[in-house]
Amino acid sequence: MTQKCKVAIVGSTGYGGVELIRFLYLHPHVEITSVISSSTSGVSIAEGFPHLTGIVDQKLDGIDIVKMAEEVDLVFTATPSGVSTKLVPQLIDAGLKVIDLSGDFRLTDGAEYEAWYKHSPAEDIYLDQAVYGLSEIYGENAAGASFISNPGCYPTATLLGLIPAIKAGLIDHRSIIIDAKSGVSGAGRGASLSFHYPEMNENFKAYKVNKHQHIPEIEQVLSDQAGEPVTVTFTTHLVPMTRGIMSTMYAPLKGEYTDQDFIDVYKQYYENRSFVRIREKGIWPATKEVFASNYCDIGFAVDKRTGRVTIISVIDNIVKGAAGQAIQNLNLMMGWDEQTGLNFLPVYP
Ligand SMILES: NC(=O)C1=CN([C@@H]2O[C@H](COP(=O)(O)OP(=O)(O)OC[C@H]3O[C@@H](n4cnc5c(N)ncnc54)[C@H](OP(=O)(O)O)[C@@H]3O)[C@@H](O)[C@H]2O)C=CC1
Ligand SMILES: CC(=O)N[C@@H](CCC(=O)OP(=O)(O)O)C(=O)O
Repeated sequence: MTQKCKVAIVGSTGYGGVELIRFLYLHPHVEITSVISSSTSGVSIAEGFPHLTGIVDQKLDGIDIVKMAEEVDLVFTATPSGVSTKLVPQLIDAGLKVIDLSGDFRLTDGAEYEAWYKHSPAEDIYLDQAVYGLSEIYGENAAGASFISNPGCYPTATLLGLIPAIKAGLIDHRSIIIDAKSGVSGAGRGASLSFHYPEMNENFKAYKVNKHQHIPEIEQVLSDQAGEPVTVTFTTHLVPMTRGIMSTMYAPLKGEYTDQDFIDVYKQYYENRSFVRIREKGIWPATKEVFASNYCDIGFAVDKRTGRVTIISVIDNIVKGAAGQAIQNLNLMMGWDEQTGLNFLPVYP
């Protein structure tokens, strides 16, 4: 029998971390060896998360790089941006494989990172080692990699929705507008006034307009795919729901294309990629239809009158936008079927 891959989760008490536990608990090739917290240790993780009672009730460990290097093969870092920049290099230097869920290693240019994230960047030698893990686009790079930088939640929904149309020359990539909305869990578990129930409930608000830290990540990948610099208009909104992202994208058509042309191009592009589902004409995706799953569902509406297409892409921000894609990346890294441990239907209703 082959040995299981032993993993530790740093940031296990956050939304991304606890979602990693939900999936990894059932993963046939993985053993969760250590659940780590920087603020609490020695108590069962189930004390803070009673839904884990009797199933995952390991004691929380502190951060001990030497112990991790002795006991585990790979570390998931589900830590806030600015934390991974310092932690991940220590893990890499200790010989550990790493999958980082934060934004700290997604941008190839440290100066860009500093400008948008307002933290000092990681050193170039570590930025250069990071493999950007947008699985359906760069999955081949993940095979055999030892350090993966997991994409952002908004970029995942947006890029999966735009890239096939750009690659096939269906849309003009020079004036794309992206209108994106997220459930509140996207902001993590930490409390703050903006996410306080009376501020959020029955409210719908735009935030970080033209300043969102995912703008350079989206532009970096679109520029790579288009072969020339691409800029986008990107506006994020907070929706009073727990999970889910909808990214609605508007782009000029480069010819007289129909909904069916988009459907055919996308189905071919994502052939054999089981986590992207293309909707038939007029059936646009909703966040509930991917809830708690690793799917990204995409639908189209060509408008002949304006010469534009509207592309609608939905994901669950904590799954395909974070923990699910991180596990998909683990599967690709290790040469396992990418669906391993992730093959669940969405929770509906
Ligand atoms: N939520 C989402 O939908 C998505 C999140 N992400 C990214 O994933 C990462 C985790 O997000 P999320 O789980 O939502 O965030 P949370 O705020 O819910 O959790 C982050 C966890 O990090 C731990 N932490 C805080 N400071 C430190 C530190 N100095 N050293 C080690 N651990 C620390 C905390 O746990 P403790 O105090 O126990 O150590 C905390 O529970 C973030 O970078 C986020 O931007 C990416 C895509 C989507
Ligand atoms: C709803 C909400 O607040 N979402 C967060 C997503 C943050 C995130 O995932 O940050 P990194 O991927 O850059 O680390 C935001 O918009 O900032």
